[in-house]
Amino acid sequence: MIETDGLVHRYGEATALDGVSLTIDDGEFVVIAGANGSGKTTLVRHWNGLLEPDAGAVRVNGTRVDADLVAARTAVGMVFQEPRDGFVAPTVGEDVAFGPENLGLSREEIEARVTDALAAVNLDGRTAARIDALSGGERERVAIAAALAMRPDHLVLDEPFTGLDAPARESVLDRLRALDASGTSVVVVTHDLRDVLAPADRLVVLADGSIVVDDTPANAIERLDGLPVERPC
Ligand SMILES: Nc1ncnc2c1ncn2[C@@H]1O[C@H](COP(=O)(O)OP(=O)(O)OP(=O)(O)O)[C@@H](O)[C@H]1O
Repeated sequence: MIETDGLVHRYGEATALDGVSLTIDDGEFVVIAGANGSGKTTLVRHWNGLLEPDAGAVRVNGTRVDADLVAARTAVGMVFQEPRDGFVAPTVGEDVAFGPENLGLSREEIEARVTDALAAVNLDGRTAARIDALSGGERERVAIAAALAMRPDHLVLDEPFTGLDAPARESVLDRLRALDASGTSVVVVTHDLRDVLAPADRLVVLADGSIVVDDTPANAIERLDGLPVERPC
């Protein structure tokens, strides 16, 4: 479970999150939407301790993030918006293997996870490819595979569909649905609500650092008029 309680975040004088309370239950699929600058990325960056609250608290699986950063980062897998420059190795296979290697898993288990994660993003057999030779969309898929290979309790993806073509998008969505069905919580931050609402349990909309809608997709859709969120077509 990810619990966000009265979270305030300021950048200098500007308030990016103004007392946000939101709980993501185990196994939930939650979509977070909102206009540019509404605070979506700031919110999710708190979930694995990349930012410190000015007020309020964040707990992951019952433990405050600031009390155990390693536990939070193991439990919450994050995939950030393109461009991603956080690749840790020159090739696809090495990059995706890096996280599982740090968990001290057996070579067999690491290879199985890398193979499985790359298949999930339609990059089967590309382990030897150099990351600096990939397209933006392929890099995004490597980033998603690296997060999948960690098998986190909660997977958070910030604008994961940017740069993905239709087959890659469909493949990633299929995988997210399967993960969710297997008990992993999935949180997708996106401007693009196409397809992603079907598997979602909830749609949360942020505006100016506050939650303005938090409801089932069917109910939330009725309340999007006048909000800076595009309706799915
Ligand atoms: N590092 C920073 N320094 C100063 N202000 C920042 C910083 N990061 C974000 N902000 C500001 O905080 C507010 C919230 O930004 P945030 O990136 O969380 O919004 P967002 O909803 O994710 O936007 P987008 O959809 O454009 O990614 C915005 O006004 C933004 O300009």
